Amino acid sequence: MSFTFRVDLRGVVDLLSHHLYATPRVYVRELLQNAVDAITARRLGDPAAAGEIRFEPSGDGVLRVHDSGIGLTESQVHELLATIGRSSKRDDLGFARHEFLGQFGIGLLSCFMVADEIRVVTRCGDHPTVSWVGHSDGRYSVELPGEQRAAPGTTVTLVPRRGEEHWLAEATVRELAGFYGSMLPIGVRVGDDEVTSGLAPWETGAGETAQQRRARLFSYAEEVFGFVPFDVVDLAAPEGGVRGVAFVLPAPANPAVRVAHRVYLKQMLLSESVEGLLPPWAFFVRCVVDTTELRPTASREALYDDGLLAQVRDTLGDGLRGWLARLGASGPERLRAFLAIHHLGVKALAVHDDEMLRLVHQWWPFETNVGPLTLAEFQDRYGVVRYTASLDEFRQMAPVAAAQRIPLVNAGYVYDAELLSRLSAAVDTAVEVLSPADLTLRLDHLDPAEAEEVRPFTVLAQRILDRQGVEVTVRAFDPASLPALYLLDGDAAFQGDMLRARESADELWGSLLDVFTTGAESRSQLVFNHRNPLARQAMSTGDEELTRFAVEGLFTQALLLARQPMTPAATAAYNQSFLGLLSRAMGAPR
Ligand SMILES: Nc1ncnc2c1ncn2[C@@H]1O[C@H](COP(=O)(O)OP(=O)(O)OP(=O)(O)O)[C@@H](O)[C@H]1O
Repeated sequence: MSFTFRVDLRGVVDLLSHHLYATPRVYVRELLQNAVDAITARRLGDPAAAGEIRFEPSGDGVLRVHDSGIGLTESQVHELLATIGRSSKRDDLGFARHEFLGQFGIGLLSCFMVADEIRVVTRCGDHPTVSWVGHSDGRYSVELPGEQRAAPGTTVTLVPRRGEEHWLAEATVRELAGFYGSMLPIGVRVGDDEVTSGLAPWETGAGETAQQRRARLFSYAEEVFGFVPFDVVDLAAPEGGVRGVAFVLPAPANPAVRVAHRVYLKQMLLSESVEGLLPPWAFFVRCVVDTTELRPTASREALYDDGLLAQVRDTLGDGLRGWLARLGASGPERLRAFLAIHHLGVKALAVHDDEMLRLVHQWWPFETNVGPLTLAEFQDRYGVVRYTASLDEFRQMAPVAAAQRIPLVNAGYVYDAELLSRLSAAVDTAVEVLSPADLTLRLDHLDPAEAEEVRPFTVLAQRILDRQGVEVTVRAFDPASLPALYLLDGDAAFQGDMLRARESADELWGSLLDVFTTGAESRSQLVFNHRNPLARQAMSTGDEELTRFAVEGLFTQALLLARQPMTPAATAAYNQSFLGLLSRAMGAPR
């Protein structure tokens, strides 16, 4: 046995009218859309038919909307107005018909956000005029009034809901009709005033020069989005019937915040906050576009995320990429200014895109230990692009590497290491990572006699620092003013974090962490500098206690210079060393 769902109309009307839409403002959009569709339908049979839409607010708070559209017959009124979800704008197979804005058969219900009662008086051709009255509780009535409408078309009358009268007031209706309908190809009036302005922002007015158009678009961005753009980019994606412009933001945008765009559907404003129109990396622009092919969701706050939208996204992304490439070709100053604002977006793009990577290579100044340089400049001067993959490593190694005449790029900022690691795929260049271990290899070894001489010190220092998890070595390197160098490589840092977390974890969590800890094979290093007089003195005190204080003191100082956190063990070593040295310096109490 099969049954059909039973529906409580009050619930459905309430759901569709109040909960689907973000704001009551959209009732004007839905009325406009129905009027436009009705005129479009009429013109399908009579291309010369006049197209007029007029909002008529009245003193008693009631709003009337007249259109010269196709109207409805009595049976259509029963079928379409009185059936939720039934629309004349779908074909026999249920597909949205291309020429219409509507498709779901629910838009009129949005009027119940502001009205208790909706009246429709309509005439289709020479059929008798029909009157339909619908209430928000789901009741409706249909009559054939004696009085005929003077011409085919429809008048929708909204009787305000208590407390919502302001939505139907003349000033509000004028603002909303202009907001949603100013670009419609059909004249819209509120009272006697025309609210359609005709020219879409991306179009070119008759006799308008490129410069005038640019100035007009700049004013548009300022008025609509509240900023003077860095530049304007024309956009087109024919597969989605998309035309429009992108305004490049004049200030950095947060890449984590999804950018919302102003989207028109067949020249009627759908929403100001449509997301997903552009690829996520394009967070440096805001767009205003019109589409004839993309489909809106029922609430019309978003575009239906289907294959076509994905294709459009790619095409629009290509357009922006092309603009960036042209910017580089036309003038380095402009591109530098753009990168100074939006380098994060461009770098995000360059992670997957060789052309953008070449742009970064050519124009973006990286921090290096020989001053700020673009990768292209760095490559010209030093051949190999040698870099550190983390900020910490750069800070630790930059001065020492500079003293060894090893120019070094800091690739520790967001995306940089990824970009450097695939740089040679896009540009003909040699690229190398410089790890702390590599750097130690480049520091001079002591000659055999010196090495023999410092061996007792190395053994003692290693014993003292074992509990700190560091490996002790002695090398001779510049700058000679640096007594000891603390080098932490990425894996050692990770293992260190794991061990610290393991110490404070409970049984279960601790055993999970054990999976990641690999034991002590990867340790950080403390390299004593044989060229530094103080370090050399520490190596030959002949006083075990004093050596201990010196080793612990130099270790903690190197740790701080490398901007590493002080562990409890390091803090204890620091205290011991400082207090011990103080007490030695002041002599035994008398
Ligand atoms: N002004 C009008 N003139 C002629 N027919 C109309 C008018 N307004 C509504 N209709 C008819 O009523 C039907 C339902 O309208 P409604 O606005 O609820 O949905 P829709 O426009 O079909 O789709 P959507 O929910 O996407 O807006 C329409 O399909 C149309 O046939």
